[in-house]
Amino acid sequence: MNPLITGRNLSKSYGSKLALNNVNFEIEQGAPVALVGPNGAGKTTLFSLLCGYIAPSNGELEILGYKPGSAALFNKVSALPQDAQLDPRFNIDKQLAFYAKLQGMSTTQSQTEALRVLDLVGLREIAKNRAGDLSHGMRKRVTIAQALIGSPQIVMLDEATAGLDPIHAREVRELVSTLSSEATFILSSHDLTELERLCSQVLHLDKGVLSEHQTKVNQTDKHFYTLMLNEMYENVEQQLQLLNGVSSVYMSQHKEYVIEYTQSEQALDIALLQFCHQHNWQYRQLVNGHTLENQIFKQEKA
Ligand SMILES: Nc1ncnc2c1ncn2[C@@H]1O[C@H](COP(=O)(O)OP(=O)(O)OP(=O)(O)O)[C@@H](O)[C@H]1O
Repeated sequence: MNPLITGRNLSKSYGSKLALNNVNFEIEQGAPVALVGPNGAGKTTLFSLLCGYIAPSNGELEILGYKPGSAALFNKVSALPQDAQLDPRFNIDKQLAFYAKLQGMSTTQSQTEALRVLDLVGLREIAKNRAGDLSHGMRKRVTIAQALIGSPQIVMLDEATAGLDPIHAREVRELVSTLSSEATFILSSHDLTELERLCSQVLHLDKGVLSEHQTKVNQTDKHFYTLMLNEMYENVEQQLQLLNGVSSVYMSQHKEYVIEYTQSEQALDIALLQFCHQHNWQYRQLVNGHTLENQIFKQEKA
């Protein structure tokens, strides 16, 4: 299958500032894709290039075989900027129908479309509410509904959970996961751990340089566990080394240990949890494989 999006030797400079440096990537149709990186990494620049708002200084970018911004992509790609706002004075269904009309739908089609996308985000019952009367989380879901008008193949959400409390942020992530059969989502975020479970492909930008990671590969990496403890305990590394099948242990960050083991050891996860229990270690999480954060960190240090 052809990739949905291809970037080849893509660079973008603003004057003497190189914001994207020879970036190469492919995005396939399917599970959501994460675009992550610290402040100033180049996420907005890549996002803006994908939307066709700005042109690359060098290299090529193709979406469904076309240049971003091409008329052929109209209704196929949608983007939700981080600061997308609804007009607080108007009913939700009217606003969504208005955007559907802008996409060329008739009055009747646009009204039906407004209700369809509200259904998708589980908010049909608030169709007649004014945006100003909704919670922040609900407004975010309505803006995601807006991005789904016209059934685009690709939906780009910039910092979709920024400013939301953890419960609403989780609701948005679950929503994106549920809607993954409708469109391929590209989500940008500062927070790697937030998108790690949701996305199978992670594009990690730092200082304009891209590294790509497949989280599915990470999940099937059977040679490592990452154990996150609630507190610092004494001699954790030395003690974990004593377990059958463990070949090495290192502390990847504060209270977090990466445990390498021989593949023949089948039930090490159970043994690890029993070991924590016996030693009275409170654990927060046991991850099968390296966390993505550790993968990226290790690669950057290498
Ligand atoms: N219009 C511009 N003119 C000059 N420099 C710019 C412009 N836009 C971005 N930059 C610079 O390019 C680099 C990448 O910026 P960009 O906004 O793409 O990063 P980002 O990852 O989106 O950051 P943030 O998470 O803070 O939004 C930064 O060093 C930024 O200062």
